[in-house]
Amino acid sequence: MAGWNESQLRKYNIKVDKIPTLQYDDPKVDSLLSNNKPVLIKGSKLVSQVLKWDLDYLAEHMNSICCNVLVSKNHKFKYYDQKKITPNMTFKPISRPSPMIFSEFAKKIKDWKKGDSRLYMQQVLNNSISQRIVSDFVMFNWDWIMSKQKVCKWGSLTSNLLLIAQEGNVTPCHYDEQQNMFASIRGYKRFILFPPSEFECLYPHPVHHPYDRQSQVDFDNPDYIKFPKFKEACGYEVIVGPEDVLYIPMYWFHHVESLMHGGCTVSVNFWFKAGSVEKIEYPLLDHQKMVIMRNVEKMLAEALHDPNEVGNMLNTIVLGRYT
Ligand SMILES: CC1(C)c2ccccc2-c2ccc(C[C@@H](CC(=O)O)C(=O)C(=O)O)cc21
Ligand SMILES: [Zn+2]
Repeated sequence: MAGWNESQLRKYNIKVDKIPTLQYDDPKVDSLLSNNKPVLIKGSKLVSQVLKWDLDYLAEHMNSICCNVLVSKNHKFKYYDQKKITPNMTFKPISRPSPMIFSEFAKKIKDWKKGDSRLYMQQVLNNSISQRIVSDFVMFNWDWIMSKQKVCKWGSLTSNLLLIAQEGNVTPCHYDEQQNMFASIRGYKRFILFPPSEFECLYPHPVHHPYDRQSQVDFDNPDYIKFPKFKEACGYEVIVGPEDVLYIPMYWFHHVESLMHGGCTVSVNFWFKAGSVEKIEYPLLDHQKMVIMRNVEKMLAEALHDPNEVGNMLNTIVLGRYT
């Protein structure tokens, strides 16, 4: 009894494989985590003390807290870095931040009708939230998650984001530079993950673009002329349900959607810094090559004193010489 069905998934033309699903005490979990391989972990009880975190409960205890809410004209919430928007740039994001107090957010969700802008709350969980939420938060299974952090030699926990999405919301394909243990509290989310080796098929924006780390490909309407290799992209798909924990390795691309007609989803992610010392061995790992490419783009922008010059110089170096 899955609690969801295929009709709730958006239709994409992407080849996908499965992600292993293991019990939290299966020794294979630690070897997958330590090898930066995604795995869906069952039975960890990481967030089992907060399954009561539904919209009403959270509204009752977060009522007048001002929260980070994103508003989008369509179902996609493409993250962008404000700091990378330069004055002479015409950048028109589809989703934009619209801070509001929790009770307003909850009301807008309840009164939402087709055609209205969609909302997505992502709020850093810290002790500034209400006492009750903090007392719930401390009841996460911290022993377990910290034991994973240790066995994988991850860096420090940087943040927990509380995520409340409307049914059907999509976070388009992107990668993050941190290790991520993603816990679902309510509802079902579909993840399509791509390893760093699929970089050439996903065409991430330039590092200096506000959409840095996000794929340029619109999964709803891929431009196969501009992005021909997207046809060859091979992903991994998994549905994350209540109490499941999905490990998203750093630098792995992921597309995330809250299932349609499934009601709101409530999730919490645990972002950890990468391990401090990463011993360099050859051949290099694919995510290490992504770090090198990022550094080349950054160094060229620095040397040229203009990020818009980076593409021209890279073409000058490569066209007719390396291609
Ligand atoms: C799109 C959104 C709301 C956003 C807008 C502006 C700034 C940041 C973010 C941000 C960060 C994380 C997520 C959670 C998750 C995707 C998902 O669950 O939807 C994910 O990608 C991850 O856990 O790594 C979602 C968002
Ligand atoms: Zn992410």
